[in-house]
Formats: sequence, structure tokens, C-alpha cells
Amino acid sequence: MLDADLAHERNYVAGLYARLEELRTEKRQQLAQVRRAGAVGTMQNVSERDAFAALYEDRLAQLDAVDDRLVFGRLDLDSGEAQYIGRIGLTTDDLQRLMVDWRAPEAGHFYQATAFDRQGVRRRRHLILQGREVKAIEDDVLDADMLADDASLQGEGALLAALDSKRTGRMSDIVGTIQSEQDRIIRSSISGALVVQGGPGTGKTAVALHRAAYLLYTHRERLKTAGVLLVGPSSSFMKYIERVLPSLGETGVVMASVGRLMPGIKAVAEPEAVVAAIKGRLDMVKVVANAVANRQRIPAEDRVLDVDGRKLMLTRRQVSRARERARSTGKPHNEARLTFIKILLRELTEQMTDLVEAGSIGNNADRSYLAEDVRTARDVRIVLNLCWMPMTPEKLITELLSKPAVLAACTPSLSLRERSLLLRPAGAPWTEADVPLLDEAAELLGEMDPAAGRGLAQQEHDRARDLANAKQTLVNMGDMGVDVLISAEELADQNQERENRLTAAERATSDRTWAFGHIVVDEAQELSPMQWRLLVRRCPLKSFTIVGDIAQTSSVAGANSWQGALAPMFGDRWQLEELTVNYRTPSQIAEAAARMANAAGLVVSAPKAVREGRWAPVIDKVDHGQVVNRLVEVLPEELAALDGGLLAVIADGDLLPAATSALRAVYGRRIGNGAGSYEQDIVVISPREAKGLEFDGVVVLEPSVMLNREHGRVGDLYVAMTRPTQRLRLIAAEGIPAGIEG
Ligand SMILES: Nc1ncnc2c1ncn2[C@@H]1O[C@H](COP(=O)(O)OP(=O)(O)OP(=O)(O)O)[C@@H](O)[C@H]1O
Repeated sequence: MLDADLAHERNYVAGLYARLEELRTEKRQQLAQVRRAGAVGTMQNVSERDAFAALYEDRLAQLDAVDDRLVFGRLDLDSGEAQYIGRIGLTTDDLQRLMVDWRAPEAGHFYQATAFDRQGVRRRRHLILQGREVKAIEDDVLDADMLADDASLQGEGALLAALDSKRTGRMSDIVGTIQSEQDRIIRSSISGALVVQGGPGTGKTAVALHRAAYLLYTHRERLKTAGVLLVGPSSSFMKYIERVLPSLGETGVVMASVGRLMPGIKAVAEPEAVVAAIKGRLDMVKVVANAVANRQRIPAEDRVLDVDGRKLMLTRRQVSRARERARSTGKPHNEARLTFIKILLRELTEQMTDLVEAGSIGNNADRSYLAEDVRTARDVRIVLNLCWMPMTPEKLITELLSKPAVLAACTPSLSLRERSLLLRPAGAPWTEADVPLLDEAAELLGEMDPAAGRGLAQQEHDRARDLANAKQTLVNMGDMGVDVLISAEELADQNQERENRLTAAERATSDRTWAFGHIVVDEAQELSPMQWRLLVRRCPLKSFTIVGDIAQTSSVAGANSWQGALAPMFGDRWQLEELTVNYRTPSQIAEAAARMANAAGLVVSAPKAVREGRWAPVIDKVDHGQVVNRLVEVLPEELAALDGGLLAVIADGDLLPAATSALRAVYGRRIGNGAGSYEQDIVVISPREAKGLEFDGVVVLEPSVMLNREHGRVGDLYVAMTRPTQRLRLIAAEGIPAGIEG
């Protein structure tokens, strides 16, 4: 019976691939036709053809991206219908449905139906593909006399096969095996802030990514213009997850690590945790405001200014009054400066006029000439600039952090020690903790050239014009002999969609004021209050998916509770969901990590591990100074056990470079280090860099030092111990932290 079923499914799946191939061929032909038309004709013809070519290329790329494991499920419904569930929707030429997109409402039954709540499903079948070939099928029969435990795993075989597979250093999608508690979260409402709390390995990142794809599919209208932003903790993490959304057919999500949220700035990690904590506090809002106010100065005394040999007087009182009026406009610094300058120039011009007229009785001076003389006079320019200098955020924050007098003037709420911690040389690299300060400054300073704001209006205008051209494009393409298989409306929509998608992605890197339709934040527990403030500015609708584990916080600037982290920005208008099953770490390792955390006083939500592993944690106690030697000694054993899997050595402080160089001496280029090294099969990284990632095997060096070091957090060791999917080894000279050995 099963063999016959397998043969049937192979046949059906072959049909789906044949249809995919047909669609590809169609798109390739359309693309070739457009290209054959050549780059002749008017500028408009050429750019229209480019637009078409790009449209077809996009579609082709999407059809290519979903090739691997195109289909993964089948539902047999009470109605007698069989419904196949896959990465995209497919129909025949005459619109008979062949496969339903996993995000469509009816596909929800694939993830949600249980024996107790069948939702019209008689049988759920998992199709387990390798590439294009159906390797196995697995059935959940949901009819009443085969009642199963409601909480049981769905498609257990398919799930366990996915969990046991070797890690590649890049996350893959879980679309075929999403579990019902995850599916509920993925499909929950877009409005408001949704917090997804879950212990290590519960699929938070996977859920966040699938939710982004789901929201884009379900709310395409709303999100295609505004876009979705996905924020992660580090560039190595962004690299780790970069393939998931394309494999789900989505390329329109803007992905950025916290260090890349300010256009034009590539920030590094803040080296000192205490400094990050100070910069992350909300009292920095006042500090930055002070720094801006500090650039709106009143001279120490009245000034005499030389304009064409005449002496004009600029009094402190005049400057003070102009400053009050400029500030009362409520405009940002650079824009309010125009008011300030205008007032003072007018007053100085009046003085000048009086002086000139007094010197030439009976003649009226030409005010416009005099105004120009005053405006361009060197003395006037210098003093007005000194009083109210146009400012960039970079200059403002550089001065704030590098000039002791400025820092002291702007930070009355900080202690002397805190100030000395903040102080650094001008030209030091920007850090992740500086990004919200720069953003805050940009908000208060406004555009350097207020006219630049017109860029947005111009873009809107261009977009409307391009849309109007879409219909004309079709006519032109027809004239050129291109067989256009698309209606004018579709083309207009798709061009608009493409335009908007590109615009969203482009603007994310070039327009700080871009407002996203939704923001997904991963490892959200790490964010400081100032980082939250920046993110809320990027999505004024406050439509957020916030994913994290409060117990894994390692940043001192990060959060101890969701309530504490979210209250300043969201009040109590957020909803909490929890993930409770650990899909990554085998139970023996997960339990040791949870015992350690509890013994160290950390309250962890210790999710239940879905599987038992082959190995309990391996513990090596060695003499002082022998940790790295032992690492080199045991590595062959670890590599053999993993049989070609991915191994991480997680170490902190001096041990990190020591382990790297010792291993490089033996394994050469196989050793990766830090961000972007995940092509190698052995990486040496800090707990911070390991956050969010996973490996087949992990060796943790000196766990108790990781636990107790200055400014360290239990979270660091907890993160390190919960990274493996198979095997964990601890090498310690300083003792093994309580709880680990049971
Ligand atoms: N339903 C599922 N089917 C298959 N694999 C899954 C499923 N859910 C989670 N996983 C796998 O479990 C592992 C852990 O998932 P993920 O990294 O999303 O967890 P996390 O909660 O973000 O973990 P952490 O907080 O420790 O970084 C990944 O390999 C993911 O692919």
C-alpha cells in the first residue's frame, strides 16, 4: 500500500516540477524576447525594456529559489479533495489548482489540524523530499478512532529527520515541519506588538523569519509600499539567516543588524559592556538634547562687527532673543537656524542702514545691497556660525564624546566615572551603542540642507509618472513585436511593486526617516532602551514581532524583563506568546544548561527538549594553563564523533586568540574566526558572536570564567551551552560551575 502511495506521490510531484519548469521556460522566453528587442529606440523604450527584463528576471529568480523541496505536504479533506501544500501556489494553464502556498489561509490546516480539532482534515501527509525526489511519506491520520495526544508532534519522522541533519553554517527554512504552536504565532495578527518568548532552540528565529514571509504574503497591499525590516544582533547572525527568506520566495525584506540602522554608518560592537550600558540608557535622550542646545550659544560679551569698514554692534540680548524665537519654532536645529540667522541679519541690516543713512543726509540707502553686505561680511558669518553652527549628527556626537568640556556640560546626570568611561578620541570607530545617539541627534538636528527634504516628494512624483507610463509601455512593446503575456494592470501593479520593493530596500540604507510597515526583531532581549527608541521611530505604527529569550541576555545594556524593556515604548500594549519545545539541543545537554543557570540564580524557561541525544555533556578537568593544550588534544575525537559536522569552540577573553592560533597551527584554513567565517568547519568564537547560531558540536573553554568574569552574565554560558545540536564538551581548569554535573 505504502509503495503504491509513494509511487503516486512521486508521480504527482514530478507533475508539479514539470509545471514549475513550464513557468520557467515561459519567463525565460519572455526575457529573451525583451532582450532580443535590443537596446535601440528612445531612452523611454530602452528603460521600459529594462523594466520588463528586470521583472522577468525577478520572477525567474523566485521560481528558481523554490526548487528545492518545492512541495512538502498533502491534506486529504472530508470533501474528498486532496490539497498539496508547497512553497508557492501553482495552477495549471486553465487555473486548476495544483498546489497551495503554505501561507494561504487554507494551508493553515496543514499545521494546525489535530485529532481533536480536525478542521475538516482526514489525513495529513508529509512528503519528504531530497532535492526534487520524494524519499518518503509520513501520514498523520486524524479520524476519530485513531485519537492521538493533542500535544503530540506533527510529522514526527519528518521533524526528527530535519533536526538530525548536519548543520551547514546557514540556517534553512522549516516550512515543511512547522509545529502548531509555532504556526499560531506565524499567522497571528499584524497589528500591535507581539512578543515571542522562548528558551534556546525553540525556533524563535525560524518563527520570526517565517512570520515575515507570511505577513508579506497576507498583507502585500499594505507592506509592499512600506516594507518589512528584520533586525538581528550582529552581521554574522544576519549572514547565518540570509538564505531563509529567499528559499521562501521572499526577497523584499530589509535585513539589518543593530549596527547598520543609521544610513551610511557601519558600526562595530561596543568594546566595553559598561559603556554600552551607559549609552543605552534613556537619559541619553537628554544628553543629546543638551549637546544640541549647547551648539546654540550666546557670546560671552557683546560683539563689534566690521562690515565694509562700519562698526555694527551685536548684543548678547539680541542673540538671546533671536535664539528664543528660533527655538520656539519647534523646528530641528538646522532648520531653526534659518530663523535665527534671518532675525539677526535683519537687525544688523537695520543698524547698517541707519549708519549709512546717517552718513549721507537726504539719501535713502539701498537696503537690499546693504543686506547682502551684512550677510557676506566675514565677521558676521563667523559670529553667527559660532552662535548657531549647522551640524551633522556625526560631528555633534564626535564632539560630545571626545571633548571633556562638552561632555561635562551636557551630562549633569552622569558621575565623573561614567563620563570618563564615555570619553574617547575623535575619529574612533562608531559602535553599535552610538547608533541610537546618532539617530537621536539626526532627529533633533534635521537636514543640513532643509531643501533636501524635497527628495521624498520628488520620489512620489516619479513613482506616479512611472505608473502612468506602464500602459504606454505595453503598447510600445507590442509594436516592437514582443509577445506580452500580461495585462496593463498587472504590469502597472508589478512595476509598482518592484519599484516599491526596491525603494523600500534602498531607502532603508539611504533614508533614515523611512517608516516600515512592520519590524521583526530577533534576539530582542539584547536591545537597550535607546535602541528600542530608534526602532519605534522606524515603525511609528508600532507593528512589531519581538522575538527573544530574556534569560539569554548577555549585554549589560539589555533587558531583565520584557515588561521593563517594553514599557517605555509600548506601555502595556503588547501581547506575549511562548514557545515551549526545544528543537535544537538534545535533552541531556539542555538539562545540564538549565541546571547550571538555575544554580547560578538565573530564572530560565527551560523548554522541553524534543529529542534525546547520543551523548551526555563531556567534561574535561585539566591543570591550570592546560586548557588550550587539551583542546588541541581532544579535537580529533570531537571531529570524528561529528563525522563531518560543524564544530564551534566557544571561548572568551585571552583564551579566544590562544585557541585560534593553536588550532590554526594544526588545521590551517579550516579554522574560522568571528563574523563571516561559517564556511569553515571549525570556528572559534565568543559567546556573544555565538548568539542565535547553532553547530553540530560545541567545545566550551573555561565555563566558570565565562560565568564569573567582570561584567559577564550567566546568559553567556547559557548561550554557549545551548548551541549544539549533537555534542557538548567543556574543558575547565577553574572548576565546573554548579549544576552541570547533575
Ligand atoms: N518546526 C521545526 N521543524 C524543523 N526544525 C525546527 C523547527 N523549529 C525549530 N527548528 C530548528 O531548531 C533549531 C533552533 O531554531 P532557532 O534557531 O529558530 O531557535 P531559537 O529559539 O531562535 O534559538 P536561540 O534562542 O537559542 O538562538 C534550528 O535548527 C531550527 O531550524
